[in-house]
Amino acid sequence: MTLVAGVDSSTQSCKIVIRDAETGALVREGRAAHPEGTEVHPDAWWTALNAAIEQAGGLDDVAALGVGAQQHGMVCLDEDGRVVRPALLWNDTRSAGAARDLIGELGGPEKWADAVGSVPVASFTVTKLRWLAEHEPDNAARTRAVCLPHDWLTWKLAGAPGLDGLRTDRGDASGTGYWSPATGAYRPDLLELAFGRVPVLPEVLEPAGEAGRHGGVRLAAGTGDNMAAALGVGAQPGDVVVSIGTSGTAFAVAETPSADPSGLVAGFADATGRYLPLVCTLNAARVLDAAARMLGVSLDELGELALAAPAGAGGLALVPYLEGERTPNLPDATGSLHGLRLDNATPGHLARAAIEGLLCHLADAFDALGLAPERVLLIGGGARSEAVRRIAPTVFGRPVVVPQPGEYVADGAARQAAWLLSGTPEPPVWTSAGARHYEAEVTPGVRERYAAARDREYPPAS
Ligand SMILES: Nc1ncnc2c1ncn2[C@@H]1O[C@H](COP(=O)(O)OP(=O)(O)O)[C@@H](O)[C@H]1O
Ligand SMILES: O=C(CO)[C@@H](O)[C@H](O)COP(=O)(O)O
Repeated sequence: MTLVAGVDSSTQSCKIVIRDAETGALVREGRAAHPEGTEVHPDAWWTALNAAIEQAGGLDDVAALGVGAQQHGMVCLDEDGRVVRPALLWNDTRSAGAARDLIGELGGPEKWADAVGSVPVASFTVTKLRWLAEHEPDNAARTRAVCLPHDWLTWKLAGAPGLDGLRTDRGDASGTGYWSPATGAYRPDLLELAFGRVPVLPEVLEPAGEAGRHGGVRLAAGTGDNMAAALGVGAQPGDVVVSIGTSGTAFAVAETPSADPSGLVAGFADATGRYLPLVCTLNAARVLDAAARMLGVSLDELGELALAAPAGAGGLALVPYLEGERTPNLPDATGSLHGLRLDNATPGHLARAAIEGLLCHLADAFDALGLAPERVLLIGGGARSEAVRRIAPTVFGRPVVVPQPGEYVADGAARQAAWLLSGTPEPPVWTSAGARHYEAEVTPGVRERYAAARDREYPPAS
């Protein structure tokens, strides 16, 4: 049996799966936690990756490995390949002002959408580089190369072979704000604009390209976590995927590049040579963590409380902007609870309002894609909750399919590794079993009450 490994180095943890390259059958797995915070030293990811690999029984019998990781994080390296400062992650909002400045300096959001398929917000690497140049000029001056979390981990696995050994892929490159999915090329002019000069950048590999070797293990190109998830669930044009991880994302595989000047939809590339229009929220699964903490219950108990409460939470509406928000672009926003009365002031109503509020927020993201699929594929840590799965169709207004529970990002990275081995034009097909289907009537008034609460706090820009 030939084995492949897939890594998901996401915001909260590192997971690895080891699978049969031919059938996709799971053989072993491991995981380790990442530190809290929106600024993390990449060494912590390396430590977690090695712990996860050890827990999964090592890589001695593995033929190829792919790394999927959180998108956008800014990893700066000096001329000797040392990390200059802790990485600023996708959910660090300190570069929101830099994003506004850069949009103005290029001549408006349309110019950015035309140039790179996306209008930058604080998440995008290009805005973090501007922040670094302005606020930490010494660190900026020491920076010789800039790469992303998956690029850096792949490079470390390859033995850190010098700055010109850095590799990335189309998917992750498309989240930098200085690589164009439409042309497949870097935009050095945008780096000049943001950073004042062009540092060394990773070479962008083809989807089934090889990034190097880790001993006898061939290293796949790797990709961003959302692109890996799309590959992991086998998303095809026509499918819409909603992921409830630390971030909330709604995305679809597309045959042509997109460019949304409103900035709601990021026009990313995917991991198969296609495109991945995507809407991303800062707030998702951690809304469940926060609600459980407020109620002093476990995540399972939160779900039980919510399912026992009336649909619509007796008019209670929670707007879940707990970490600020990215879509809509409100980096300084806070969350809020509306419609509180004596009769709905119960743990069950609050649990239900938290789940419905989170799902209404994701439904807004989903709507922004402008697609009308027959069903939604629901994935990510939050989709492990039976309550989330059962309430989702009552908010989304369409059936929800939860693929066989698994580590979809790591699975996609493993499938990419199998693709590297097969050398076929398309990734190998792995049959997955056991998807669960959820259907339910829409709960009247939930989205309307949520929208009223949301707009009362943060009126939409006219
Ligand atoms: N059984 C569960 N019920 C509800 N939420 C869960 C459950 N298991 C995990 N989660 C949620 O999953 C989140 C982590 O999701 P994950 O997709 O692994 O995040 P990331 O990939 O961003 O690190 C946690 O914040 C937690 O709230
Ligand atoms: O910024 C984005 C997408 O643009 C996020 O989706 C990150 O890629 C982090 O993902 P998770 O850790 O939440 O999976």
